[in-house]
Amino acid sequence: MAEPVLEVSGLRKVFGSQVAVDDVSFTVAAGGSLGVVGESGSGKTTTARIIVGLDHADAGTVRIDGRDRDHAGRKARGADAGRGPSVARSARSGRRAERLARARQVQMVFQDPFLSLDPRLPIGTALTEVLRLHHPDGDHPARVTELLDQVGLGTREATALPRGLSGGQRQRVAIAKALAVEPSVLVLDEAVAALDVSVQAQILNLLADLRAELGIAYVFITHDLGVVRCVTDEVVVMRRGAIVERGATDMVLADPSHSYTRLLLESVPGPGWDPQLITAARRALAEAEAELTPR
Ligand SMILES: Nc1ncnc2c1ncn2[C@@H]1O[C@H](COP(=O)(O)OP(=O)(O)OP(=O)(O)O)[C@@H](O)[C@H]1O
Repeated sequence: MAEPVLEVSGLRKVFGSQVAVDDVSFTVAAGGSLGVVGESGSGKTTTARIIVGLDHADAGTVRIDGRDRDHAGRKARGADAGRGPSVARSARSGRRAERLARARQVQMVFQDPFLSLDPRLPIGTALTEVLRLHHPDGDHPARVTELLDQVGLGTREATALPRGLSGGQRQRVAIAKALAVEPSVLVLDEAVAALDVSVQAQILNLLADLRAELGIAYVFITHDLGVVRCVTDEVVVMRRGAIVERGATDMVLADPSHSYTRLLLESVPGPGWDPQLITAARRALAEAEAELTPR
């Protein structure tokens, strides 16, 4: 078994009276792929945001490449409190270095690629900016060509603005931007949910190829067990902030032990399903879920 590249332990996050994440722990092996599934509101995105540092946990730890994700930041902030301006300046540059170091550990791809793309920047320029920030000494034009090639894009796309690309192409660019940083872990939050089914399949194939080629580890946040089946080795199922089931993806999907996972599985559309049936199945799932919930 490969060393874990990501170790999430005892994460907890509360918003007001809502426990969004409740004692969540899992590991992802180097080059591994973990699916985090659950219906809307089960705490998936909050878990992802804590892993990438967009949110802080109330309790628990995230270790990437054996390093505690929050430790350096907390230590710097605590030690610098109430000191003079030069210490504050050096603390700021320390925090910047820390942010860059974190970015090189983990990157995130969102459902809506517009969030990570500047509408005014041609794609090639956007990629060059990332390279200048994270890898200032490299051969940037060659690397931009290589990155575009890795995600199945070419010179036409390099000069295009984000609005000149299709949804699938924009998501390829978002993936290229994340890869440009060369992170150990890529967190993908509903990264194919907004795409047509055929484009979804292309992006999932691309992600599978990139993992094999680069050895990057994935955390796939999704409500869609079909996606999990395609691109993950292991899966955790979240419900109401907590993990209710975990295991090898094929085992969990073939023989789920928790009633909630069985409900999720029943809502996965198969061949020949039409959108109305899918909507009806989702409604039935919500009703069944409400029945499972203790009053
Ligand atoms: N910033 C916030 N302020 C208040 N409550 C929040 C905030 N973020 C999340 N929550 C609540 O925490 C719970 C978990 O939300 P989260 O977005 O993590 O779930 P999710 O499984 O990712 O759902 P979805 O698939 O709809 O994004 C929900 O009840 C949500 O309303």
